[in-house]
Amino acid sequence: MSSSHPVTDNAKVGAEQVPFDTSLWTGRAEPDESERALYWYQVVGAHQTADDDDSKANSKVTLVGFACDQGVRRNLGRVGAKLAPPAIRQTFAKLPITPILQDKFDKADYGLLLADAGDVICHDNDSLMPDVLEQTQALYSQQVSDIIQQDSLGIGIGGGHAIAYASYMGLWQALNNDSKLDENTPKPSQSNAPKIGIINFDAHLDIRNAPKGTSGTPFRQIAEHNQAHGQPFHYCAIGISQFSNTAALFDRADELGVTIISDDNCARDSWENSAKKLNEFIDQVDVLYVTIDMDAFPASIVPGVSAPAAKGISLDFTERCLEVIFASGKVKMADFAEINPTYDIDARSCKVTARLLALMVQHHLLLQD
Ligand SMILES: N=CN[C@@H](CCC(=O)O)C(=O)O
Ligand SMILES: [Mn+2]
Ligand SMILES: [Mn+2]
Repeated sequence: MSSSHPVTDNAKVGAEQVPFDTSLWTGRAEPDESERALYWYQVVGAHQTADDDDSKANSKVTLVGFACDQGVRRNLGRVGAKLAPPAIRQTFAKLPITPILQDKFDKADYGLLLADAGDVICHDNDSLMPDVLEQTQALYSQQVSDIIQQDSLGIGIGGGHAIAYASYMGLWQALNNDSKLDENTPKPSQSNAPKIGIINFDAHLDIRNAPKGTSGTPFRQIAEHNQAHGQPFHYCAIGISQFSNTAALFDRADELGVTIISDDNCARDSWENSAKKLNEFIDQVDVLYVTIDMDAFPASIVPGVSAPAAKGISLDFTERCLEVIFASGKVKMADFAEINPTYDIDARSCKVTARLLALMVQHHLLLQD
C-alpha cells in the first residue's frame, strides 16, 4: 500500500467512504497459459450502488472494507487493524479462481461474480475520539444494507471487531427496511421479522460492558439492540478460550443464552458432535451473519492480530464449519476482523484471511442457480 493511500491520510477527521481502488487488484499475468490461468484480480469489478445504472445485473458477492481500529484503541488493544482492508485485498487478488468455479460459470458471467465497494475509513488522528467509531459504523452499515438489498452476499473486511456491530446493523436494516442506525427509537416487537443467527469464530466473547462501543462489546450491543426490538438473540461463539475471557463474561454469556463451542471442544470433541451442535444452532434461525475474528487462530499461523492466541483453533476445523454453515443457504453477511498488518510475518495472517475469504466466496457461488 502506498503512503498516499486514503486509509493513512491523517489530514482528515471523521468517517469517509472511498470507492473501489483498482491499484490494489494486481497479480501475475500468464500469457503462455490457457485462459483458465485466471485470478480474482482479473474478474473483480466496482460495486454498483442502488443509484447507479440499474440495467447492469448485481454482483453475487460484494466486498466492503471497514478501515477502522478506533474500537481496538478504546479497548486498549494494539492498533493497526485499520491498515488491513487494502492488505487483505492485495493478497486475495492474487489467488486463482478454482477449476470448480470456472466449470460452473460461463465466461460471460465472470464479471458478475465479485464486486468491491471500497472502504469506509475511520480517520481518528491516531487518538481516542468520542463519536468517530459510531460515524464509521453508521456509514459502513448503510453500505452493507445497500449490498444485501441488492441480493449480493456482503463480505466485510475489517478493521477491528467493532465491525461486527456495524455488519449486523447493516443486515438488520436490509431485512427490516430501517433507513439508518436508530438506537434511541425502539421499534415495536416484530414477530414476523426474520430470526438472525450470529456465528463468531473468536477466542473472545466480545460481550463486554463499557460506556461506549469498542472491539470488545459488539455482541452485547447487538443483544441489547435485539431486546429493544423484541427480537431473540441467537449467538454462537466458536473457539472461545477459558483463559481469554473473565468469569464475568462467561456469566453474561450464560444470561444471554450464548452457544459456546470452546477452543478445547474444537480440538477434542468428535467432528460429528461439533457439526450437530452447529446444525442445531443453524436450524433455529432464518438468516446467518458469520464473523471471523482472526485471533481465533494460533499465533503461529496468524501472528498479525491485536491479541494473539496461545492455543487457537485449527484452520481445517474452521473450514469444515464454514462448509456446514454455507450449505444452509442462510448466510447473507460475513466479515473478517482484527488482522493487524503491522504485526504480521511474511503476510501469513493476510494469507490465511484471503484463503478463508476465497472459500466463503466459493461456497456462496456454488450455491447459485
Ligand atoms: N476484539 C477483541 N476483544 C478482546 C481483546 C482482548 C485483549 O486485548 O487481550 C476482548 O475485549 O476480550
Ligand atoms: Mn478475539
Ligand atoms: Mn473479537
